[in-house]
Amino acid sequence: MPTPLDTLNASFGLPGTLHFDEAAPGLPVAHITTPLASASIALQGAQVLTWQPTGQQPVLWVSKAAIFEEGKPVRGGVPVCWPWFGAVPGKPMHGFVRTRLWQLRGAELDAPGQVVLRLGIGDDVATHSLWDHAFDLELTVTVGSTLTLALTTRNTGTQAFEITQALHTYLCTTEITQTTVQGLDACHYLDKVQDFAPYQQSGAVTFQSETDRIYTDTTADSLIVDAAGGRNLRIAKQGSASTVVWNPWTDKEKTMADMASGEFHQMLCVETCNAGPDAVSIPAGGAHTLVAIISVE
Ligand SMILES: O=P(O)(O)OC[C@H]1O[C@@H](O)[C@H](O)[C@@H](O)[C@@H]1O
Repeated sequence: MPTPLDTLNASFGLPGTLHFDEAAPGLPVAHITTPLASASIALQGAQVLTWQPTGQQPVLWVSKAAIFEEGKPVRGGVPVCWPWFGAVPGKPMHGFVRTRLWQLRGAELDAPGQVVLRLGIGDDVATHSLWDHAFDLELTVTVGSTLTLALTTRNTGTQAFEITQALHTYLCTTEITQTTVQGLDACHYLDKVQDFAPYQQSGAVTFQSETDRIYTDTTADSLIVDAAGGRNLRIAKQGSASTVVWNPWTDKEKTMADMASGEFHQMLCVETCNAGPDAVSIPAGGAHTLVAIISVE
């Protein structure tokens, strides 16, 4: 009797390039190795966990204390927050798809040598109890010398619905106090550390304390300048009107069981979003695609 893992390997494995194992029982992970890059992607949450272009240090950050358990969010990589971003009273933080098992719909090696995975999830009784809409959600992950995530929301119901969402990207940095984010100068933001007070950015974003901001009405690339590491990361985006920048700093880090002490120094999140006032309305039968393209410069 083949296990679900045997079936994944038999149906989608690409010898020498793509195989599946489990991070914990019931948590399958796709492992990709090509001449261009290596990566791993958990089927729970369709969560890209790691991506490392050949010749580079890892780009995505995962906590040493991350918890790999069915139904629990994983602290790192790129969680998909959907159909809401942030807190909704009485409902799971950041929506419900990051803790559910997605289906692998396709895996192929394209002409330039990138691996393209398609993962999907649809509505069922459990999702209707949290959010009463019919939908199909598909994430296409293209792993090469750049990493591209494209999240397509299809409204398969008969009435329009509204979503907020994020490709909640955790990035490695060498030292947060020497890291800046360019591309958000003059943008308006809501400061979650100050109860969503509105501000306007002046110059690059710098980090000296807990930082949790929703930059609204911005389609610009973000350039993460890791001065201590001597490299820049670029996140370009499409279908996204907001960018969230987050670092928990000392006190908040202490409240999180799945972050090890002092790890906030080596990470930050720059999230490709439609959040806060940038909610997206999708008519019955309509679709919307949110894209993040991550590269090292
Ligand atoms: O701990 P979670 O649910 O993964 O959320 C992490 C952070 O995610 C960020 O996107 C939010 O802006 C923060 O407020 C939040 O703390």
